[in-house]
Amino acid sequence: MKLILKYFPDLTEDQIEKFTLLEALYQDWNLKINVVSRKDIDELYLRHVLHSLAIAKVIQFKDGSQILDVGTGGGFPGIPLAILFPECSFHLVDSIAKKLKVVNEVVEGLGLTNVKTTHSRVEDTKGTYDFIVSRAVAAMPTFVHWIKGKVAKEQKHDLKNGILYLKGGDLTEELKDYKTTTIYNISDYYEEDFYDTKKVVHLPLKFRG
Ligand SMILES: C[S@@+](CC[C@H](N)C(=O)[O-])C[C@H]1O[C@@H](n2cnc3c(N)ncnc32)[C@H](O)[C@@H]1O
Repeated sequence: MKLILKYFPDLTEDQIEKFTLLEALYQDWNLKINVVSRKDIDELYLRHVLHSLAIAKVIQFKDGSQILDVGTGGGFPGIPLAILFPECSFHLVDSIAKKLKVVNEVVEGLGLTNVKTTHSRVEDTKGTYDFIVSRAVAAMPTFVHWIKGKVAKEQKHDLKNGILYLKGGDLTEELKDYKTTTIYNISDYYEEDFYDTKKVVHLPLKFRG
Protein backbone atom coordinates (compact mmCIF):
# COMPACT_ATOMS: atom_id res chain seq x y z
CA MET A 1 0.00 0.00 0.00
CA LYS A 2 2.94 2.30 0.76
CA LEU A 3 3.96 1.79 -2.84
CA ILE A 4 0.65 3.12 -4.11
CA LEU A 5 0.85 6.18 -1.86
CA LYS A 6 4.40 6.83 -3.05
CA TYR A 7 3.07 7.56 -6.54
CA PHE A 8 -0.52 8.53 -5.73
CA PRO A 9 -0.24 10.60 -2.55
CA ASP A 10 -3.59 12.34 -2.88
CA LEU A 11 -5.88 9.35 -2.39
CA THR A 12 -9.01 9.80 -0.29
CA GLU A 13 -9.61 7.76 2.87
CA ASP A 14 -12.10 5.68 0.91
CA GLN A 15 -9.59 4.94 -1.84
CA ILE A 16 -6.89 4.03 0.69
CA GLU A 17 -9.32 1.68 2.39
CA LYS A 18 -10.23 0.03 -0.90
CA PHE A 19 -6.64 -0.35 -2.10
CA THR A 20 -5.73 -1.82 1.30
CA LEU A 21 -8.64 -4.26 1.24
CA LEU A 22 -7.62 -5.53 -2.20
CA GLU A 23 -4.77 -7.60 -0.81
CA ALA A 24 -6.87 -9.70 1.57
CA LEU A 25 -9.61 -10.13 -1.04
CA TYR A 26 -7.19 -11.39 -3.69
CA GLN A 27 -5.30 -13.58 -1.19
CA ASP A 28 -8.56 -15.18 -0.18
CA TRP A 29 -10.14 -15.60 -3.62
CA ASN A 30 -6.94 -16.66 -5.28
CA LEU A 31 -6.75 -19.68 -2.96
CA LYS A 32 -10.19 -20.76 -4.19
CA ILE A 33 -9.81 -19.84 -7.86
CA ASN A 34 -6.30 -19.25 -9.12
CA VAL A 35 -6.32 -16.14 -11.28
CA VAL A 36 -3.04 -14.57 -10.20
CA SER A 37 0.20 -16.58 -10.00
CA ARG A 38 1.60 -17.29 -6.50
CA LYS A 39 4.65 -15.13 -7.08
CA ASP A 40 2.51 -12.29 -8.37
CA ILE A 41 0.07 -12.42 -5.49
CA ASP A 42 2.97 -11.77 -3.09
CA GLU A 43 3.78 -8.69 -5.12
CA LEU A 44 0.21 -7.70 -5.91
CA TYR A 45 0.78 -3.97 -5.48
CA LEU A 46 3.95 -3.82 -7.57
CA ARG A 47 3.00 -6.19 -10.39
CA HIS A 48 -0.71 -5.59 -10.69
CA VAL A 49 -2.08 -2.57 -8.84
CA LEU A 50 0.63 -0.01 -9.50
CA HIS A 51 1.14 -1.36 -13.02
CA SER A 52 -2.57 -0.87 -13.77
CA LEU A 53 -2.41 2.65 -12.39
CA ALA A 54 0.36 3.61 -14.84
CA ILE A 55 -2.51 4.45 -17.20
CA ALA A 56 -3.44 7.23 -14.77
CA LYS A 57 0.00 8.77 -15.23
CA VAL A 58 -0.84 9.15 -18.92
CA ILE A 59 -4.42 10.36 -18.56
CA GLN A 60 -6.75 11.63 -15.87
CA PHE A 61 -10.13 10.23 -16.91
CA LYS A 62 -12.80 12.89 -16.60
CA ASP A 63 -15.91 12.24 -14.52
CA GLY A 64 -18.52 10.40 -16.55
CA SER A 65 -15.98 8.66 -18.81
CA GLN A 66 -16.80 5.16 -20.01
CA ILE A 67 -13.95 2.69 -20.05
CA LEU A 68 -13.83 -0.88 -21.34
CA ASP A 69 -11.26 -3.35 -19.97
CA VAL A 70 -10.81 -6.16 -22.49
CA GLY A 71 -9.67 -9.54 -21.11
CA THR A 72 -9.61 -8.26 -17.56
CA GLY A 73 -8.67 -11.68 -16.10
CA GLY A 74 -8.51 -11.14 -12.34
CA GLY A 75 -9.47 -7.48 -12.82
CA PHE A 76 -6.40 -5.74 -14.23
CA PRO A 77 -6.12 -2.95 -15.10
CA GLY A 78 -9.87 -2.35 -14.55
CA ILE A 79 -10.24 -2.70 -10.78
CA PRO A 80 -7.39 -0.43 -9.64
CA LEU A 81 -8.52 2.18 -12.18
CA ALA A 82 -12.11 1.94 -10.96
CA ILE A 83 -10.91 2.68 -7.41
CA LEU A 84 -8.86 5.63 -8.61
CA PHE A 85 -11.64 7.07 -10.79
CA PRO A 86 -14.87 6.53 -8.82
CA GLU A 87 -16.85 8.88 -11.06
CA CYS A 88 -16.10 6.91 -14.23
CA SER A 89 -17.85 3.72 -15.39
CA PHE A 90 -15.80 0.62 -16.04
CA HIS A 91 -16.94 -2.37 -18.07
CA LEU A 92 -14.76 -5.41 -17.45
CA VAL A 93 -15.09 -8.19 -20.02
CA ASP A 94 -13.54 -11.66 -20.06
CA SER A 95 -14.32 -14.85 -21.92
CA ILE A 96 -13.51 -17.09 -18.93
CA ALA A 97 -16.27 -17.25 -16.32
CA LYS A 98 -14.14 -18.30 -13.33
CA LYS A 99 -11.98 -15.21 -13.70
CA LEU A 100 -15.02 -12.98 -13.58
CA LYS A 101 -16.22 -14.85 -10.51
CA VAL A 102 -13.14 -13.54 -8.69
CA VAL A 103 -13.61 -10.07 -10.17
CA ASN A 104 -17.25 -10.00 -9.06
CA GLU A 105 -16.31 -11.08 -5.54
CA VAL A 106 -13.63 -8.40 -5.32
CA VAL A 107 -16.00 -5.75 -6.68
CA GLU A 108 -18.59 -6.75 -4.10
CA GLY A 109 -16.05 -6.97 -1.29
CA LEU A 110 -14.84 -3.46 -2.05
CA GLY A 111 -18.33 -2.07 -2.55
CA LEU A 112 -17.36 -0.70 -5.97
CA THR A 113 -20.45 0.69 -7.68
CA ASN A 114 -18.81 1.87 -10.91
CA VAL A 115 -17.89 -1.56 -12.29
CA LYS A 116 -19.96 -3.80 -14.54
CA THR A 117 -18.69 -7.21 -15.68
CA THR A 118 -19.62 -9.30 -18.70
CA HIS A 119 -18.69 -12.89 -19.40
CA SER A 120 -18.20 -12.87 -23.16
CA ARG A 121 -15.68 -12.57 -25.90
CA VAL A 122 -15.31 -8.84 -26.42
CA GLU A 123 -16.19 -9.16 -30.12
CA ASP A 124 -19.69 -10.20 -29.05
CA THR A 125 -20.35 -7.23 -26.76
CA LYS A 126 -22.01 -3.93 -27.61
CA GLY A 127 -21.35 -0.38 -26.44
CA THR A 128 -19.02 2.53 -27.07
CA TYR A 129 -16.34 3.88 -24.78
CA ASP A 130 -14.01 6.84 -24.41
CA PHE A 131 -11.09 4.50 -23.85
CA ILE A 132 -10.41 0.80 -24.13
CA VAL A 133 -7.76 -0.43 -21.71
CA SER A 134 -6.04 -3.79 -21.60
CA ARG A 135 -3.01 -5.79 -20.54
CA ALA A 136 -1.60 -9.06 -21.87
CA VAL A 137 -4.52 -10.10 -24.06
CA ALA A 138 -3.67 -9.94 -27.76
CA ALA A 139 -1.26 -8.41 -30.26
CA MET A 140 -2.34 -5.00 -31.50
CA PRO A 141 -3.68 -6.02 -34.95
CA THR A 142 -6.00 -8.66 -33.45
CA PHE A 143 -6.99 -6.34 -30.66
CA VAL A 144 -7.87 -3.47 -32.98
CA HIS A 145 -10.01 -5.85 -35.02
CA TRP A 146 -11.89 -7.02 -31.92
CA ILE A 147 -12.78 -3.59 -30.68
CA LYS A 148 -13.78 -2.04 -33.99
CA GLY A 149 -16.87 0.16 -33.56
CA LYS A 150 -16.47 0.45 -29.79
CA VAL A 151 -14.84 3.89 -29.62
CA ALA A 152 -17.16 6.78 -28.76
CA LYS A 153 -17.50 9.74 -31.14
CA GLU A 154 -17.47 12.54 -28.58
CA GLN A 155 -13.99 13.57 -27.36
CA LYS A 156 -13.86 14.55 -23.68
CA HIS A 157 -10.09 14.49 -23.22
CA ASP A 158 -7.03 16.10 -24.80
CA LEU A 159 -5.79 12.58 -25.48
CA LYS A 160 -7.82 11.21 -28.36
CA ASN A 161 -10.30 8.42 -27.70
CA GLY A 162 -8.93 4.95 -28.39
CA ILE A 163 -6.78 2.24 -26.85
CA LEU A 164 -4.54 2.50 -23.79
CA TYR A 165 -2.63 -0.77 -23.67
CA LEU A 166 -0.09 -1.89 -21.07
CA LYS A 167 2.68 -3.62 -22.98
CA GLY A 168 6.32 -4.57 -22.51
CA GLY A 169 9.53 -5.05 -24.45
CA ASP A 170 10.34 -4.06 -28.00
CA LEU A 171 7.14 -3.10 -29.79
CA THR A 172 8.66 -1.98 -33.09
CA GLU A 173 7.43 -4.95 -35.11
CA GLU A 174 4.01 -5.21 -33.45
CA LEU A 175 3.22 -1.54 -33.87
CA LYS A 176 4.82 -0.91 -37.25
CA ASP A 177 1.49 -0.45 -39.01
CA TYR A 178 0.16 1.96 -36.37
CA LYS A 179 1.88 5.24 -37.08
CA THR A 180 -0.32 7.24 -34.72
CA THR A 181 0.66 5.38 -31.54
CA THR A 182 2.39 7.16 -28.71
CA ILE A 183 4.49 5.06 -26.35
CA TYR A 184 4.88 6.21 -22.75
CA ASN A 185 7.69 4.55 -20.77
CA ILE A 186 6.42 3.64 -17.33
CA SER A 187 9.99 3.99 -16.03
CA ASP A 188 9.52 7.74 -16.50
CA TYR A 189 6.91 7.61 -13.72
CA TYR A 190 8.02 4.73 -11.46
CA GLU A 191 11.58 3.96 -10.35
CA GLU A 192 11.19 0.22 -9.54
CA ASP A 193 13.19 -2.12 -11.84
CA PHE A 194 10.02 -4.07 -12.64
CA TYR A 195 8.95 -1.20 -14.89
CA ASP A 196 12.22 -0.87 -16.82
CA THR A 197 10.78 -2.17 -20.10
CA LYS A 198 7.10 -1.55 -19.51
CA LYS A 199 5.02 0.96 -21.42
CA VAL A 200 1.60 2.42 -21.89
CA VAL A 201 0.70 2.43 -25.58
CA HIS A 202 -1.88 4.95 -26.74
CA LEU A 203 -3.51 4.30 -30.10
CA PRO A 204 -6.13 6.88 -31.10
CA LEU A 205 -9.04 5.37 -33.01
CA LYS A 206 -11.71 7.08 -35.03
CA PHE A 207 -15.39 6.53 -34.32
CA ARG A 208 -16.93 4.29 -36.96
CA GLY A 209 -20.69 4.49 -36.66
C1 LIG B 1 -3.09 -13.25 -19.82
S1 LIG B 1 -4.70 -12.88 -19.28
C2 LIG B 1 -4.53 -11.19 -18.76
C3 LIG B 1 -5.50 -10.81 -17.70
C4 LIG B 1 -5.39 -9.37 -17.18
N1 LIG B 1 -5.65 -8.41 -18.22
C5 LIG B 1 -4.04 -9.12 -16.55
O1 LIG B 1 -3.22 -8.46 -17.17
O2 LIG B 1 -3.80 -9.61 -15.42
C6 LIG B 1 -5.65 -12.72 -20.79
C7 LIG B 1 -7.14 -12.70 -20.55
O3 LIG B 1 -7.80 -12.30 -21.75
C8 LIG B 1 -9.00 -13.04 -21.88
N2 LIG B 1 -9.39 -13.00 -23.30
C9 LIG B 1 -8.68 -13.47 -24.36
N3 LIG B 1 -9.34 -13.22 -25.52
C10 LIG B 1 -10.49 -12.56 -25.17
C11 LIG B 1 -11.59 -12.05 -25.92
N4 LIG B 1 -11.64 -12.14 -27.25
N5 LIG B 1 -12.61 -11.44 -25.26
C12 LIG B 1 -12.57 -11.35 -23.91
N6 LIG B 1 -11.54 -11.83 -23.14
C13 LIG B 1 -10.53 -12.43 -23.77
C14 LIG B 1 -8.62 -14.41 -21.33
O4 LIG B 1 -9.76 -15.14 -20.92
C15 LIG B 1 -7.71 -14.05 -20.16
O5 LIG B 1 -8.42 -13.93 -18.95
